[in-house]
Amino acid sequence: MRADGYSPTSAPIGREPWRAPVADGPIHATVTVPGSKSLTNRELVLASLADAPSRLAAPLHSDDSARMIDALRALGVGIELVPGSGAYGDDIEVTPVWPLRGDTEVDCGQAGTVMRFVAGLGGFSHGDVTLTAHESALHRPMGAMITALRDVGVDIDDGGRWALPFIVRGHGHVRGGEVTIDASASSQFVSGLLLAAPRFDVGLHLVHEGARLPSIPHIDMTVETLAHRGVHVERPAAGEWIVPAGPVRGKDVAIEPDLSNAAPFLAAAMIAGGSVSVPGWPAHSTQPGAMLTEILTLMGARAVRRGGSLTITAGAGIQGIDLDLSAAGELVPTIFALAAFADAPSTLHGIGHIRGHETDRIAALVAELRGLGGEADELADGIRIVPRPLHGGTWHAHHDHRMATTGALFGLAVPGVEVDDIGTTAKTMPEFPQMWQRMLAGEGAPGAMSEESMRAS
Ligand SMILES: O=C(O)C1=C[C@@H](OP(=O)(O)O)[C@@H](O)[C@H](O)C1
Ligand SMILES: C=C(OP(=O)(O)O)C(=O)O
Repeated sequence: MRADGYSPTSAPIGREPWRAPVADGPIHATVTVPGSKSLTNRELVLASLADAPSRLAAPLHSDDSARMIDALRALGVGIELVPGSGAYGDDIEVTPVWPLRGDTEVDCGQAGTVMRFVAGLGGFSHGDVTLTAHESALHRPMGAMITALRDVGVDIDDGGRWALPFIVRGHGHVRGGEVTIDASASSQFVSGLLLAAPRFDVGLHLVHEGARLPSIPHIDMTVETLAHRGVHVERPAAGEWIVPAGPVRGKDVAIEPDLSNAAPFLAAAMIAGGSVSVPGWPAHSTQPGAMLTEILTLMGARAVRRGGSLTITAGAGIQGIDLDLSAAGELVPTIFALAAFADAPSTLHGIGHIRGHETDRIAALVAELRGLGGEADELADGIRIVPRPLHGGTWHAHHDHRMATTGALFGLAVPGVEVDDIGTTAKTMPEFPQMWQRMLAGEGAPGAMSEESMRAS
């Protein structure tokens, strides 16, 4: 452990250079995407706080979900992988425990959901819970979350840093009550508090006061997953939530495919031509990726949902767009790539908070596009993109899975693009390089491939 308390227990993210394949013609493929990161990690947390065991069907298996599973196991929760029918590996059975175990260390890796959702749970344990993260994630905002957790009675020793790593000194319960938070930096502060709130002694009355509230669909997702387990969150006004203390029900749940991870595949059809279908596209979803049908249509594609699949078909060209993406910051890297191939300049705004994601995504996207000869400018809360002819070069992933998949999109139409580290996609989609190759080969869904054959391919 270093003098500041940081112990780098996460495996270093290795450099895995990858020559992005060029599309040699229109794509026609069906791509089955793995389970939603956001739903998997919420359901893991809620199942751990529940009054009975739960089973998660078709969950995500990636670095972010592995970090969550490890964190909850470290707190004493029983988590087993059991054979399931999902295309991407086992189901998960969760057996809750109460009180949670302390005197342990949790490595959040790069996962925002782990650092923001698990910090409060440490308060339910008897003993110290040390939260660390991968070196590349120590910059991620935690200050307002630490303040709010202290306000509801969680004892945190952060050495005055207002950031990871820190120690939660668990006393077996958390008081709860009224608290105001500025969640401008991340909606996950709100979600983390709401998820833990039913187990607070007196529940929670949370008010957001700040310049903006990003990623509102993700907060709606939190409220919906709580409701499904019998916890009804009142919303008296925008930016205000009341959670009663009470039981969280054990439930079997099916995890939706990750619609944000579907984004680069759907966008590929618009850049290379042709059409890409994603099966299992929900009719209703709180995932921000649900906005893709509208956004991609605005940019010139045809979107059809039939038989549970969404099909995106390229139009005559890609249209430039002026878009507020505050609700769907996760989609920015993909929409940025589309905008670079559009027929007119685009502006993406309302996204200042994505400077605090895996990397400063506004700065990284602008720098990498310029590296390929393109034109883009950083705005205070967004990006302006001016389409230009591009040339090959190294696309740096900046430790960021969505930067890596964006490099792959550029490579479809620009020969000689090399992504410096495709391994970063392991954060939410370890199968990405194989899935991309199969899409380009025009293959259908991976169907019932076993986890072993996915890994071997
Ligand atoms: O709650 C969640 O599952 C998430 C919320 C969003 O975070 P921010 O509000 O920090 O953007 C999103 O970007 C992240 O990928 C997942
Ligand atoms: C911002 C993201 O991740 P996290 O859940 O770590 O915040 C993301 O996946 O785009």
